[in-house]
Amino acid sequence: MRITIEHVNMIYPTGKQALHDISLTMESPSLIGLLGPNGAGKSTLMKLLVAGLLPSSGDITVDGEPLVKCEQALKAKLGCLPQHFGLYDELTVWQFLDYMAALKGCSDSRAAIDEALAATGLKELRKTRIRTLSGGQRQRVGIAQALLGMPEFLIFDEPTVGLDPEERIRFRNLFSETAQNKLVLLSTHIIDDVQSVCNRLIIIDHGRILFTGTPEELIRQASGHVGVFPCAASIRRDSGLHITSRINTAKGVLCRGVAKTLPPEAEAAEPTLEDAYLYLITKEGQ
Ligand SMILES: Nc1ncnc2c1ncn2[C@@H]1O[C@H](COP(=O)(O)OP(=O)(O)OP(=O)(O)O)[C@@H](O)[C@H]1O
Repeated sequence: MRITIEHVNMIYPTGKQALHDISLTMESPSLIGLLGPNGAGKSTLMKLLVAGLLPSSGDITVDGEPLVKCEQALKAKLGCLPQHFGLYDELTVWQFLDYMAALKGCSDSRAAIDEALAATGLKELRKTRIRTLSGGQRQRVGIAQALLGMPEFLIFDEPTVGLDPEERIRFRNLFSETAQNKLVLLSTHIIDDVQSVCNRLIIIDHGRILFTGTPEELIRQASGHVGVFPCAASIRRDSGLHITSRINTAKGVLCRGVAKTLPPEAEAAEPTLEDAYLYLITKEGQ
């Protein structure tokens, strides 16, 4: 599957321009991390991709065909976990998935539900009413319904919200396995979720693409802009320095920070993906 977005603008009826001239290509198999601060335009972009919104201008094509013409065909191949996902509280997990499988038109709903329950570790909770589930368990049900029928194109908006660290690791592995032969788009604020599993990152801010490439390429861009220095170091006002952590050492408190120009006292440090993301976002914000 290949999705092409060309010069897409999205202006809401309020006049708010949420996306500015976005052009991108996404192709399976891949696991793409979509990152950006609050209000960057991530959900808007995902709504456009599932034809939940129409762009104000620009084109979106799926395997060369305009999305508006193949919307139904795309929906048959799509699994989606939106950010605000409503569950039917009075149904059991199984009943809910059965209902969702019917809406999706799964040909063998029993097998599809069993597979989704197994992938999300929900087998034991299949007879439990949704209203009695914890936040993390509800989120797993949301992920399970997206996986029903193992669609070719999966979109997850903040899928690990409410999951504990162990579950997050489990889902990271699940997304990575799922993406072996599919197109998976994962929107998140949690850098750890994309670290090591996503083969491509798309970073947007204020509705504009700031970066597309591999995590390694992003880290490379921050090389020489991450350092450790005494917290009292002389800091140039125009350096755009952002402190990422403070470390208590025998020599006093040291700061780790990212900046276009590091303080002269700074010792260069190896950037992490989080440093590189922060550097990109803050550099562009200046
Ligand atoms: N229905 C709407 N009408 C008007 N403006 C909207 C609407 N939905 C979103 N916006 C605005 O468009 C911009 C992008 O919003 P969007 O929800 O796409 O961002 P996001 O990156 O998903 O944010 P978050 O990470 O906080 O969910 C924001 O300024 C938001 O206020």
